[in-house]
Amino acid sequence: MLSLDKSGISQLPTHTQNSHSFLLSHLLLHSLKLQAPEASHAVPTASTSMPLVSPSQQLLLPSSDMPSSVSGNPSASPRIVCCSGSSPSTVTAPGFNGRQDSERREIRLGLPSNRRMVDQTLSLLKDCRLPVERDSPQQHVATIPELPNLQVFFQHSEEIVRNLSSGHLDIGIAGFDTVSECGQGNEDLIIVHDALGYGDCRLCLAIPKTGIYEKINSVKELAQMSQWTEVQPLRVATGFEYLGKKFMQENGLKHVSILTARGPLEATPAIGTADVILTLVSHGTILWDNNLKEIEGGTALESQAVLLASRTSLIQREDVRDTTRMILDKLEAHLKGISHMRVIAYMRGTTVGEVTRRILSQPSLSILQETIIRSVLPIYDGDGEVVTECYEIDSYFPKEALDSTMQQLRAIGGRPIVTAPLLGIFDRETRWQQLLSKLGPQLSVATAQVS
Ligand SMILES: Nc1ncnc2c1ncn2[C@@H]1O[C@H](COP(=O)(O)OP(=O)(O)OP(=O)(O)O)[C@@H](O)[C@H]1O
Ligand SMILES: O=P(O)(O)OC[C@H]1O[C@H](OP(=O)(O)OP(=O)(O)O)[C@H](O)[C@@H]1O
Repeated sequence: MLSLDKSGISQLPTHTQNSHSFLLSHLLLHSLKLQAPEASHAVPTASTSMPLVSPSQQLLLPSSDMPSSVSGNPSASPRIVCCSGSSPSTVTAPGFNGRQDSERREIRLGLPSNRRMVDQTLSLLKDCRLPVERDSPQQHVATIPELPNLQVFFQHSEEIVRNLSSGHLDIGIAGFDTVSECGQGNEDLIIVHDALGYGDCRLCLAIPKTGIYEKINSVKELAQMSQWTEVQPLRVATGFEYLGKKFMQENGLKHVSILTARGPLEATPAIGTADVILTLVSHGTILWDNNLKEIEGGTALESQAVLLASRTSLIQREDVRDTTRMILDKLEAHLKGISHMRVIAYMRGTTVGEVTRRILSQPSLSILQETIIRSVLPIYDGDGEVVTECYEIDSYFPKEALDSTMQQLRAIGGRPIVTAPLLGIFDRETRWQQLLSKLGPQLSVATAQVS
């Protein structure tokens, strides 16, 4: 935000201040900080607040926001459908009162061992200065030296969701797809960060390209086909029984038989064991190569890796709260850092207000965040009189806006313009605050009992 008070540069993040003053110490004659939210001078910034669960992920909102089960009858005790094996087994999670290891002292973090997730999970934590240490990739128990009281367990995503629900893990990472499928109905599972930036895929319905499906291009058209009857339902092969049923129901597909299956499903229509499949896709090439196509309205869920925690652990254990907060803070700082770029632009001007107005005149520059404008160098005429000043604009912006930002800074006289990558942006702890307010009443009761 921008304003015209002269209170120094204390609001810049520390690391930014240090590198900045080092870089420009020989130029700094006087500086003006622009930060108070004075409406007429404020450069609008992109919102930094994110919902705890993104709109596309409303499905999994914990507690009272939880949707009813497919049958429309949420059971009193949380139930988790475990989607392993050809027919899913159903277990009842112990839930809030059924924890089996309440005497445990260490904090447990579950990391996905899935082939597609493990490497990116480890690199993300390393980039956040939370490297996982283990003697070999085969070791399933590890540590993070920065978090001394924490034990890491490598497990399959489904196990992580299940163990968080039962209290055997406190914190975890898993794909949102697995959380939605295996954690449905469990109020003890909380999504702490809903977009860790990897493991992107979508759960989508794919149908054969040819035969009776040749002219079918949408779920609506599929639902209207006369072939599907009570006696001969549409057979859907999927590893996602709960989400599959829910999706079919929501899309008016009445005569459906969900066939739970594991592994590559693409061959099932060709073999004849299923008519269509509901599967995870990222590129779509495997579908295409197997004579299958996606159809309009066929995406049941968008997914990526998410950070999870056990509600019970967060409520009952201060050390779990502290560690979750630290992990969340580092993740948010890193993810925001890598998606933004720092910019320092220099331009001539007469006053901070005049430079501010020039910036405000450019619509694309509204994405500049936490902007500071200061005079760094007076420019003299031949008589030694100050005729104008050089101003420095120090800010950051989303990387994808690089071209428009450079164009518009140039258009208002910015030169040179220096850009630099950011390792982290430690901003307001919005997600943490949202999490605390979700835990709110239960947390107050628990902390009051302890004291
Ligand atoms: N194209 C994709 N297909 C399947 N899963 C994907 C895809 N892209 C990302 N993912 C994420 O990866 C997770 C599955 O990973 P992976 O396929 O390695 O598991 P797996 O086959 O069950 O395990 P493994 O192969 O290690 O036994 C999914 O739950 C999802 O969150
Ligand atoms: O979008 P694409 O890149 O084309 O990939 C999609 C395929 O990837 C997954 O299988 P995977 O290769 O992980 O094997 P698996 O099902 O045995 O885990 C998924 O089940 C699809 O078959």
